[in-house]
Amino acid sequence: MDLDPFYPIVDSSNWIDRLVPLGIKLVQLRIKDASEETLRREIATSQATCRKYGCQLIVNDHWRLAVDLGCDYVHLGQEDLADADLASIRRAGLRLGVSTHDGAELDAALSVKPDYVALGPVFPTSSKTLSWKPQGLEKIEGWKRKIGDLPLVAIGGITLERSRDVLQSGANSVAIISDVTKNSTPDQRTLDWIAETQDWR
Ligand SMILES: Cc1ncc(COP(=O)(O)OP(=O)(O)O)c(N)n1
Ligand SMILES: Cc1ncsc1CCOP(=O)(O)O
Ligand SMILES: [Mg+2]
Repeated sequence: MDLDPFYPIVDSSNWIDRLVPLGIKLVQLRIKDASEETLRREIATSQATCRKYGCQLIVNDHWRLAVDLGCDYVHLGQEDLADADLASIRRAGLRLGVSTHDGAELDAALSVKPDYVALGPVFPTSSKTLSWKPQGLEKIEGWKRKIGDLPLVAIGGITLERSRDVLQSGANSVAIISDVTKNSTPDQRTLDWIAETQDWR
């Protein structure tokens, strides 16, 4: 299944309830530092909303809960991958997206047969502290040449105004946090993103 070209990442089911009805078809729930009880409730609520609106939900990090709650997609970074039980993830029928930053990480990601590979940060970002320098648009082109038909997600510092360049460089989907959630009008910004990425849908 193809990934939608617009891939917003949010940190609560409240955001999902607010933005998904606007027409988002792919969203990541990325919650850090919450109790298991809260996580369980947040994932289940997000799942219900996404099902209702035909939106693909991807759960960041919390693969055990994703398995338990019958989710169908998780995103794992390289450290998450090292701790994860891939056999149980696959047994549960979960699809898997994996973060990459350099060639060694890309090899590690490809070895687990992911459903997409993410590359970042494309541009400077203030949403996550990273030791990696911005990768630039050329790296997207190179990654796409290496992975062929496997979907490529670009992330990090991407704005609506930069989205066309990112997609034209070979990304299949653009993952963003702050360009929507820190915008003064997140709902309108979401609608603008959906319109701007229409040619890639
Ligand atoms: C689409 C996408 N790409 C990269 C990440 C980052 O994952 P990770 O490196 O595990 O860092 P955290 O997001 O868990 O802090 C992502 N979440 N989504
Ligand atoms: C989670 C993550 N992983 C790499 S960059 C990033 C943050 C992206 O956020 P923003 O779109 O605000 O730069
Ligand atoms: Mg992670």
